[in-house]
Amino acid sequence: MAKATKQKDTAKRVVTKKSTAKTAKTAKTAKTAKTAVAKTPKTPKVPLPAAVPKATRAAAKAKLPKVLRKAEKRMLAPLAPAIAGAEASILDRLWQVVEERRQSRDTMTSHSARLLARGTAKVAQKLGEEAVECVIEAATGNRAATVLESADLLYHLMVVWVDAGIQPQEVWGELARRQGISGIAEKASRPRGILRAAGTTKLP
Ligand SMILES: N=c1c2ncn([C@@H]3O[C@H](COP(=O)(O)OP(=O)(O)OP(=O)(O)O)[C@@H](O)[C@H]3O)c2ncn1[C@@H]1O[C@H](COP(=O)(O)O)[C@@H](O)[C@H]1O
Repeated sequence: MAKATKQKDTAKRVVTKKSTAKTAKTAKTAKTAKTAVAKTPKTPKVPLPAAVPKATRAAAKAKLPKVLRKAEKRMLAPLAPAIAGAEASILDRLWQVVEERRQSRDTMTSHSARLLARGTAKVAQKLGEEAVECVIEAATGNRAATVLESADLLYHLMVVWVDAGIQPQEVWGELARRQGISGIAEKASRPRGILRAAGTTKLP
């Protein structure tokens, strides 16, 4: 009987020792994870222009109240980054769908077909409207609404391309051609009058 109690006692001690080791391991892992989070490089701070008044500088440096920091974190969080198929090639697929809607001419069920049926001027006007809405949200710092308006803008850009018979590959090709060329150097190298020759009304 005494032997059994001793055995039970030893087993209990082994379990306690094991669980202590486990707890220590967990604590160590948590500590390592905490260190890893702490080691994540911070976003470099952009210096404020010299013209910014003293009071504004102080306000920028001051620590925000917790409730505001929480709200800011929520605003800065990506809207829905983890949706399957949410990558740049979605534009190719969207263009394809809009092109199919153009061919179907089904104005009863398709918004794209309906918009395309209203003609080039309306299609272009809608792109302009969506661009302005996106600009307003971006300028007022409304991050979530800027994401939504950006999606509207890209959709209406696809409708413009379909209406104009432009394949996404043509635009991707132009972007690829520009890669590595500084915008400032490119503008400086433009021959005078090229905009007029290209038939654009955009001011140089
Ligand atoms: N991404 C979009 C998308 N974004 C916005 N919209 C529509 O665009 C319209 C914009 O509304 P507005 O009030 O600004 O414009 P409007 O109704 O034309 O009004 P007016 O300017 O004429 O007054 C809304 O009806 C939105 O639903 C879109 N419609 C379609 N798509 C995509 O296109 C695919 C094909 O859609 P359908 O052509 O409708 O089958 C869909 O599966 C989506 O993937």
